Amino acid sequence: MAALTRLEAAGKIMVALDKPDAAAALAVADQLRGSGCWMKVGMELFYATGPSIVQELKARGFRIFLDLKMHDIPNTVRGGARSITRMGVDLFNVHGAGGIAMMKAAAEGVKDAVDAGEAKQAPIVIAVTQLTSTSQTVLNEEIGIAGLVEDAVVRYAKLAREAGLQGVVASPLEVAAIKAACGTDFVTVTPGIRPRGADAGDQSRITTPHEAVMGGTDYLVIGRPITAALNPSEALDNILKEMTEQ
Ligand SMILES: O=c1ccn([C@@H]2O[C@H](COP(=O)(O)O)[C@@H](O)[C@H]2O)c(=O)[nH]1
Repeated sequence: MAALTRLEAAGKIMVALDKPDAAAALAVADQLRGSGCWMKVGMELFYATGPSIVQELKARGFRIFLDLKMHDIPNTVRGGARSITRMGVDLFNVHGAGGIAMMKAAAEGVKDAVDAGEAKQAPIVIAVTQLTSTSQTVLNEEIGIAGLVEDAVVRYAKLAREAGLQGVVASPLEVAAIKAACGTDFVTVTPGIRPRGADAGDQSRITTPHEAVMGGTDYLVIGRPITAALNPSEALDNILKEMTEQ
């Protein structure tokens, strides 16, 4: 595999802005402005600010992954997807555990918004598989799902593809199996990234940025290793170095 350029590597990073309010989030975003990376808005930030944070980040030139992991009956998810599409995000997710009808409803909600002229672009829609904080032991002994984590993840990925979604959230450890089952164009968005020597924290299925790139992931979701660093811009630089080395 040819080495990534710095710009290509930056375009693969989605910075998880898990902050309690807009001021804290924008303080980090402003330090990363112009880098080419995406911003991921999750529950903590979105529930505090509402859609205005999406507009603030878009105005700064970032592409946005809205990570709200919708999981509800199909009719509710369809309406939610339509509202999210109106916000102009680039990518959002639903939970794969909602099944094919729910995931199809998300795709229909996007189409509703685009057909009604409420949005200029159709965002990419992906499904969450098994959270990267879930270990093999927790899956088997606590949640009560038998078999390998990788098999459960691939099963969700196949359901998502059947429902017409464009990809999944999974650990970088499962990317090869997902691509083998669903095709190389099926998008993989992977949290569970820890630079060399960083604390895993509550994540279980992790790799370094270099390993994730070598494993063929499309996007690396990285939060605390950047956002909790004293200098987020320097932390991003170090990660880009890891990603671009052969
Ligand atoms: O399976 C999943 C799905 C989503 N996430 C989210 O990614 C980031 C990871 O942040 P770190 O600080 O790098 O651990 C966070 O926003 C999660 O909500 C995930 O980790 N795993």
